[in-house]
Amino acid sequence: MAYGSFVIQRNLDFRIRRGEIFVIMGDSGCGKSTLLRHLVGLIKPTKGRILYDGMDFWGSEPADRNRIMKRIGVLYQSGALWSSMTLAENVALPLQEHSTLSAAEIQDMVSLKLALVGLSGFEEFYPSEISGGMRKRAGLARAMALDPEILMFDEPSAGLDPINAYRLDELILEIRDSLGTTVVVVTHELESIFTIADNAVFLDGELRTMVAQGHPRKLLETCDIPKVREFLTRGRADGSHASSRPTFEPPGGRNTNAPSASAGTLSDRVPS
Ligand SMILES: Nc1ncnc2c1ncn2[C@@H]1O[C@H](COP(=O)(O)OP(=O)(O)OP(=O)(O)O)[C@@H](O)[C@H]1O
Repeated sequence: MAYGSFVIQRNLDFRIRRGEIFVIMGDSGCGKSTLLRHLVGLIKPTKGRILYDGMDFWGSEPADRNRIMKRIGVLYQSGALWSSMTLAENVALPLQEHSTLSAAEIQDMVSLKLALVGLSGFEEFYPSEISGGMRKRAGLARAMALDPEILMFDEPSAGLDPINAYRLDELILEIRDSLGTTVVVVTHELESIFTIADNAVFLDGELRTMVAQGHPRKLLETCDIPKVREFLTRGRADGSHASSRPTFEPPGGRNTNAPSASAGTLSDRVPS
């Protein structure tokens, strides 16, 4: 991956499995967001290939590339909602542009997606009238409008307080468990990484390549690369990771790939 002659990362080789939560981690400026932009199909890699279900993205016809891109929903750091539109109008936009649904069907879909993220009743609110955490969830509802098979998040908890960051992580887990969505997350938030990741890669900004891959807890136990250890322990000598999160865990723990038995609807689980 490069911007002109400025190489960001090279020799990246990893696989994201269907239905897993895959985290891209690394030091600041190492190229996490750049990698995400490549995975979304916005930037062409200078070398190598990106395969979706074995299909070479950049080796495909533009129509096939479009089809792949429609399977991907993205939530950017800012939530990127249109401030002049209500939440309902924001969520409706991708449906109006990329689906053949009628106005009534779009309205139903909008209500459904907002309910999924715990925002029923907020359809007519403007982004400026709701909290940062709710804006993130509204952005997520919009990213999910076209029922993506893959959801990508760039620093989802940026700007959120620990409680709202925790709720967003819970929501990401619920979406994966209930809908089977594959999730790719760029984050350097340790709590989030240990809460949601099934698999992760660590990009080194100095070596400009991927230096570790695996479940973060496994990496914590076994990886002896100083930079990765320092990142995962925040430099704590006892090798534990710092915890600033509320410690409540759902019965049975988290991160099973099985659908959550007590799930109900997503909105049941998400405080509004
Ligand atoms: N459009 C661009 N053109 C040129 N260089 C860019 C562009 N976008 C990012 N960069 C540079 O590429 C490098 C990687 O940036 P990127 O945003 O991908 O890193 P990151 O790991 O996501 O950083 P952070 O953790 O700080 O968000 C940085 O040096 C950045 O300045």
